[in-house]
Order: sequence, then C-alpha cells, then structure tokens
Amino acid sequence: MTAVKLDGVATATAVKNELASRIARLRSHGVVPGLGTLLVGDDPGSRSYVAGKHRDCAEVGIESIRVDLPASATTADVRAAIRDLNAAREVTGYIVQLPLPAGHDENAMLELIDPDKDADGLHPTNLGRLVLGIEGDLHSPLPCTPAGIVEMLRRYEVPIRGQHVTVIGRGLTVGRPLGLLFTRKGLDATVTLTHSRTTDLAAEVRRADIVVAAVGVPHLVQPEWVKPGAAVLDVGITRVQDEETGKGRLTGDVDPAVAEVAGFLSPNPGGVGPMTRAMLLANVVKAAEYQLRG
Ligand SMILES: Nc1nc(=O)c2c([nH]1)NC[C@@H]1CN(c3ccc(C(=O)N[C@@H](CCC(=O)O)C(=O)O)cc3)C=[N+]21
Repeated sequence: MTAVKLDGVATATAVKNELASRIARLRSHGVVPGLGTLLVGDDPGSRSYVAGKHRDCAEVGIESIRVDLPASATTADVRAAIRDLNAAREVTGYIVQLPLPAGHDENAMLELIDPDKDADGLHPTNLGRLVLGIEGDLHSPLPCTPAGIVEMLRRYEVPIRGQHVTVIGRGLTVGRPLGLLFTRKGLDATVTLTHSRTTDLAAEVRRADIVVAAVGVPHLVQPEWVKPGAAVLDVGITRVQDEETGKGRLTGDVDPAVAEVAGFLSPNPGGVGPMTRAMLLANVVKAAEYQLRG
C-alpha cells in the first residue's frame, strides 16, 4: 500500500482562497483585519516562521504588523510590547512567537494577551473555552495546529467519529489541545494522549486509526507500529544535517517507510505546517468578523 498524501500546501491554498473572499467582504464593510507578531530574540527558525506568517497575510489581504525585540529584552519590555499590541487599533489579532528566550515565563506572558485578540488560541480563557466546548457566536479561537489537523482530515474525508486517535506529545500548542478538540461533541473520537513516560508507545500507536506525532524525535514512528490503512499526521520538526550534502534540512517524527502501511500520510515539510499557518489566518478573519458583528 502507498498512503494517500495529505497535501498541506494544496489544502492550505484552498483555505486561503476561501478566506480571501471573506477578507474582501470585511474590507468592504470598513473592517481591515491585521495580524501582529511579537518575536523576541534571533532564533533563525522562529525568524523564518514569522516571516512566513507575514507573507501569508500579504497573499490574502490581511495587514501585518511586526514587532521584533532583541534577545536582550527584559520581561518588562515583553510586557510593554504585549500591552501595546492589546491597545493597537490596527491589530485585530496577534501572536507571541514561542518559544520565548530562556528567562521569560511564557505562561505569564500568554495571560497578558487580550483574549479577543488571541490569534493562537493559547490564552487561558480560550483554552478554557476549548475545554467547555464553546463554539458559535462567541469568538473562541482554536490553537492553530490542532485546528489545521482536523481541517485537513475533514477535507480528505478521513472518518473521525468513534475512531481511535493516538497523539504522541502533550505540549501546549499541539498534543494537549488536540486531545480536547478530538473528544469534543461533534468530532467524537477516542483519544490516547501519550508522552515521554508512556510505557509502550508502539502498542498505543498500533491500535490507532489516526496517529498524530508531535514530539520532535526524528523518525520515531516506525512502519511496524502503524495499523494498515491508518491516517498518520507528522507534526514534529527537527533541523538535522543531511549526511550526503552536509546541508541543514527539516525532518519529521515519522519514518518515511510508514507510507507503505498507512492509508493517509502528511508529508513533513508540506503537511501540517502550512495548515497551521492557514488556521492562524482563519482565526484573524473570524476575530474581525466577530468584531464586525459587534
Ligand atoms: N505562538 C506560536 N504559535 C505557533 O503556531 C508556533 C509558535 N508559536 N512557535 C513555533 C511553532 C512552529 N510552527 C510552525 C508553523 C508552520 C510551519 C511551516 O509552515 N513549515 C513548513 C516548512 C517551513 C520551512 O521550510 O522552514 C512546512 O511544514 O512545509 C512550521 C512550524 C508554529 N508554531
């Protein structure tokens, strides 16, 4: 068997085309969506992600506002930047790029974001709304990677209801919120949330209809672990040195040989990453539409 490719680039393009018409409608009503980014320090990976987000905004007609602080910024500087983003009229939603450099309390900074401007869905109020299962009129943005995974599965018509999902990794941005999302009413999956202290990871993966690997351990998920026909989403990213060319490249958490066993497989790069970025845009558009409704 060779798995169907869950093409994140093509799917994100479809999402972005749909958003572009909603953005045009907002603009015709005088609402200009604007995404702010706050980047602290000079990590090259974080820099390139932030640059990608600004490119995405330009593509769909979202204004983007970039705030970069040097690695020497104090926690007081970060607080002040967040306060300014909360106050800025042209910023309808924003993100604080994670991880912050060592010495900053990330959770404390996330709590300072105005929940109505939280484009990442990582403010405790919005994570709480995810636990409560609040949807609909009240603006409650979902974390972008979990939302992107579910959107991709939906568009490829991969069944979710009643299915067993094994998530590898319990981090704030992916594993933990994804477990909450998949078990919501309406999605109705059964989730096993695994982590570094899970005793038999292979066994937990083997019974899964959907596997999400979000730990950052290159090629952790082996073909022998995967139930034939399962959908496998490769989220983790590790920068490695290519043995042949000596150049840096990105590698995922899933062994490429899994394609011979799985029914669906997201490539990495080119899978969940572009969907994460598309969902960030979707959160900004939803926040602006919410603002328009008053
Ligand atoms: N507040 C916050 N929100 C985030 O959503 C957030 C964050 N901090 N910190 C870091 C992680 C990581 N992340 C990625 C998003 C897109 C790609 C992406 O589009 N990757 C391309 C490849 C990009 C490349 O070549 O460098 C791909 O998978 O095809 C990757 C990683 C968002 N994160």
